[in-house]
Amino acid sequence: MGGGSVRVSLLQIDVDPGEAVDARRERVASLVRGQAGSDLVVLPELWPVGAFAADLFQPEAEPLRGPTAEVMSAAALDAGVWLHAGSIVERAPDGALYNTSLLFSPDGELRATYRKIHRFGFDRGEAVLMSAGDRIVTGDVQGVTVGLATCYDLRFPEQFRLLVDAGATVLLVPAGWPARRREHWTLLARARAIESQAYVLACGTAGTHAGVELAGHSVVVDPWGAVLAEAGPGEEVLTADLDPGLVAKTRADFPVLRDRVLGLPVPDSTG
Ligand SMILES: NC(=O)CCC(=O)C(=O)O
Repeated sequence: MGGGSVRVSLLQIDVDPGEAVDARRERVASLVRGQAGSDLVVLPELWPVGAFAADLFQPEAEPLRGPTAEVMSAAALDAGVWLHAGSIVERAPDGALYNTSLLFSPDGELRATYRKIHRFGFDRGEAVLMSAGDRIVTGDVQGVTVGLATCYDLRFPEQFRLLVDAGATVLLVPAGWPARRREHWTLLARARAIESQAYVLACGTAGTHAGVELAGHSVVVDPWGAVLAEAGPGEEVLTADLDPGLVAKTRADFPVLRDRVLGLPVPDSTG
């Protein structure tokens, strides 16, 4: 991925509660296999169960190298692509649940895992059923440093600053974002791209599950904040070509990251 243009495919999956989890895994694996020729394929957050299907989190939780990882590893190998397989409900060895995303290389190896740091739901759903990750994670995709974040993380710019500091030039954001906050989704994806001067690949789900209509509208945003490709509301494969040199060029031509002021003192609330 270090040389010429990089073809990315975002698979915006319709999470239909009428489809069994195993059947969806097989269906998504064939979609991934159909992306041979892409360099990097990205799936959404918690597509096996649905990001809002809290009732399924316990029963469908799986170990890191469980059924989803097995099927996705084989699909990445067959297609010969880098695969960000979205996220799964991970059951850790101590029994805790995490919203964990998985990055596979074209030889089917699990190269990076990221446990979602900011859990959504306030006092319900993921926020109470899952544990929080506590590590900033990047991966090396053939010489390109990708930064991993998941859905609600998009609202926390400080996490993206840390990813930029860790060298990320492409930010991968699988999501299950509701239709009623679709404007936030698109705006935040563009904001994170502009402030990070990095590509943002934001891949959401489609359909309705657990009474929540999902936004779809996955987007690929360039380091200037321009939307290169945007999906509609339904299941769709969204493809775009990235220029790996554009991040360095944008940062050199308009060097705002150089002007950051760090370590300012916080005012004393006692006045
Ligand atoms: N799955 C999520 O993290 C949903 C986030 C969301 O709905 C929001 O930030 O708004």
